Amino acid sequence: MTSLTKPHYSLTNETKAIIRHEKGLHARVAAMIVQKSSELQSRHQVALYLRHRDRPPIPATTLLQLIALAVQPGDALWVSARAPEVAKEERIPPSVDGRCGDGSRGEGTTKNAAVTNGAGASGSGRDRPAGDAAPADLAVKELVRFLESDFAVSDDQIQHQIDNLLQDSALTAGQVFSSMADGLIVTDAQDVVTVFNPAAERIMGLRAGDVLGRKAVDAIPGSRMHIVSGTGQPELGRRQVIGGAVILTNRTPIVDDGQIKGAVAVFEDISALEKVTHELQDVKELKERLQLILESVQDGICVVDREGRVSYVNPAYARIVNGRRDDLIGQDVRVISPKGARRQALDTGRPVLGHVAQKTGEMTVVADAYPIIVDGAVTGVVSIVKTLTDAQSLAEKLNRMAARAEYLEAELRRTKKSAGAFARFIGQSGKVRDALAMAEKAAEGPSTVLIRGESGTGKELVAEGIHESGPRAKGPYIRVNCAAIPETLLESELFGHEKGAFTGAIKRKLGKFELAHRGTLFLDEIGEMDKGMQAKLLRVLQQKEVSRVGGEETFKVDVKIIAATNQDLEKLVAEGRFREDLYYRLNVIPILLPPLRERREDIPLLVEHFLEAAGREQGKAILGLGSDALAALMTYAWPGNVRELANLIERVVTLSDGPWITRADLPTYLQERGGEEEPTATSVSTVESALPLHSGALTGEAVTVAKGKVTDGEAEGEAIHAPLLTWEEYEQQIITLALRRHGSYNAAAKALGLTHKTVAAKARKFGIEKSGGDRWIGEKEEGMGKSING
Ligand SMILES: Nc1ncnc2c1ncn2[C@@H]1O[C@H](COP(=O)(O)OP(=O)(O)OP(=O)(O)O)[C@@H](O)[C@H]1O
Repeated sequence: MTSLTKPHYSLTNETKAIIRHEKGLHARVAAMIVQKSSELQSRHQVALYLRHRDRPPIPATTLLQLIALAVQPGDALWVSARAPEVAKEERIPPSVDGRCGDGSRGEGTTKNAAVTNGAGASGSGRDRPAGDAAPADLAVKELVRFLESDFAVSDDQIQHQIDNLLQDSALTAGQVFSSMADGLIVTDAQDVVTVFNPAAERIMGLRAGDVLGRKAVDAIPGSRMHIVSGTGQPELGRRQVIGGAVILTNRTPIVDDGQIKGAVAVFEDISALEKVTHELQDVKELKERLQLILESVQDGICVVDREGRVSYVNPAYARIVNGRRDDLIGQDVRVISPKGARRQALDTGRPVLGHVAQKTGEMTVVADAYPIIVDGAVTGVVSIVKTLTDAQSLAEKLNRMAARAEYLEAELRRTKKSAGAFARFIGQSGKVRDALAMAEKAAEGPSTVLIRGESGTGKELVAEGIHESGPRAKGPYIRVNCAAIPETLLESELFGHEKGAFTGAIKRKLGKFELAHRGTLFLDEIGEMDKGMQAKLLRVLQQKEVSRVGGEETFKVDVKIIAATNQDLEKLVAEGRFREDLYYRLNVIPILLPPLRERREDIPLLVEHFLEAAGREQGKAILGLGSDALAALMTYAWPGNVRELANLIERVVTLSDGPWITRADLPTYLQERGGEEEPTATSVSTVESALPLHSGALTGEAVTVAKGKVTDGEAEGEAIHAPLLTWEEYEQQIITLALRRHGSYNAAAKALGLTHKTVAAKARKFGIEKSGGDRWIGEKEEGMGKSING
């Protein structure tokens, strides 16, 4: 570098010295130069410098730096000196080993210098007699001469000084190694460890005593010193994991006189750095994510620092207050909004919620301001701002929805009511009639009802009927399945909870009792409730008031309780699994729904009902069920009761291709039961061979027929005991069926073996007429349909 050959600092002209010593500047020679330079500096009151090649000049009294120059025989060293003024101002630089050119180790020569230079010798030449060389030049010249000498030491005293220098230097080096924060390992040409400093011990978890004197490759796990000293190639910035530590190492060969003398490794533990780097990365990602969220939310967000200056606003905030983000940031809320929510939160350290403020352009906003508290001190505020118009439009939307829900609820009640509250419960058997009569009575009063019956017998249907047909029909009907809700949640489900009542209770929740106020609460599967809850329920039933979990307030509730179970409650009471007092409290009006196998006569009605429903739902024109199929259904035990039957019919309708459901359409376990005869088009369509089991057989398109020829004794018995219609009723059904199937008086008459006139006369008599499309309707059909539904 050219700048180095012409240094910018004020030095005397450099003078070249060629090193002739056969070993160049090895340690002893370097020490002699330091000793000589010290003596010259002291004598001439100058600072001496040496430069090797294009490196910067170094003080001539620094032993380690001098050795590090690795000056070879024949190399040039450039010698220069700094003028005394400069030397005075900047002080003569001390040597690395703390030695200054003060002559402390060279009294004789110092004395000599005083004699040579005289008092106050000055490089400026101000007081020097004309013709005298400047002290700096003298010092340079003398040092050049010395550098070009053979460095023979004849003087014992000088030899002694050199030894001291070397000794001091070795001590200094040892001190430096020990106090280094980085690990240091030095090996010789045989890979034997010669230096292993305390930092290396700490980082590697090895003791110097166990490593020094041994081959590095054996003593240090993962050592590569032998490779570096073998190849002579440095390895710089290598990352290595040793034990749990991540280490960054520079390994360099030690080369002297072209020969590799070993290797040196300097390394640092960067585990903490890596950890911090990863954490920083995580924080960066988190920041990005939060930034994205903040930038995309619709609510305005404004952050204020501890001084009350706006430090961040999101785009929504800028939009809401109709300002530019750059203009808003830096504003002082104490000035622009001295009574605002942000200022209040900043001053008081408490959140300010629902603060309404007028912004520019007549915009009204609602703000929530939360103080940011760090270590008990308010360090800023976050405020969340919504326009009132947003809140208003939400409220309006809510009102509209509520009105709509109210309207739909009323409509639903009206439609349900018009069909009769228990109209959806199909069945005419004596047991069903008894149960429904009891249910109708139960609906009138406030008493608790307990509905019993196997699963799928329609308990919920009856509960709905009770609610809908009673005075509470306009109130809410709330169902709770006590078995489906974990015990731990049932209490808060029934009675509600306050915010923070337990972990996860992030907001207040109303309980089902409160929701059912002035209506009905249907507690399904009551037998599954655990005893702790039974006690709490009993208390509510007795006191008619509830309090939310975690709350102190109690509320009066006016709720009609309908409980249901398929369990043997008496047995549970006897076993101590159900509280007797609760049992009596619930069992005020008991209603027992019989299993389907105990009311088989209802099966055809139910089949017709479900066929019709499934056909309608699936858009299939299902005409009916073959007698053999029905026979199979009549003899089956129906462990799942009506639910099982409903599901079966739905499935069969889904899978069947034709308009008639035959035994072949049934699942195998049912095909093997009932009528033996495979149904044919004739067997199901020949009216004379079919025995309608109920008066509604022709009310829909679904015609349920069972052949008299039923092989299963039970089914046959059922068919025989089914209610008979009057002859006229049969006649009406036959004429209707024939007209529906054949479409005209002529064709129907032909099929029935009657005259056109007779069929037309009978149709007139029974009021059977074409109602639209090809459908024939008898005037008594509606009435007959009703009789099915009780
Ligand atoms: N008599 C019936 N008429 C019409 N549908 C019925 C009748 N009985 C039950 N169902 C129907 O059967 C299904 C089961 O009825 P529901 O849920 O009322 O029975 P459940 O006795 O309450 O049963 P679970 O004890 O399993 O809760 C429902 O789809 C219901 O509409």
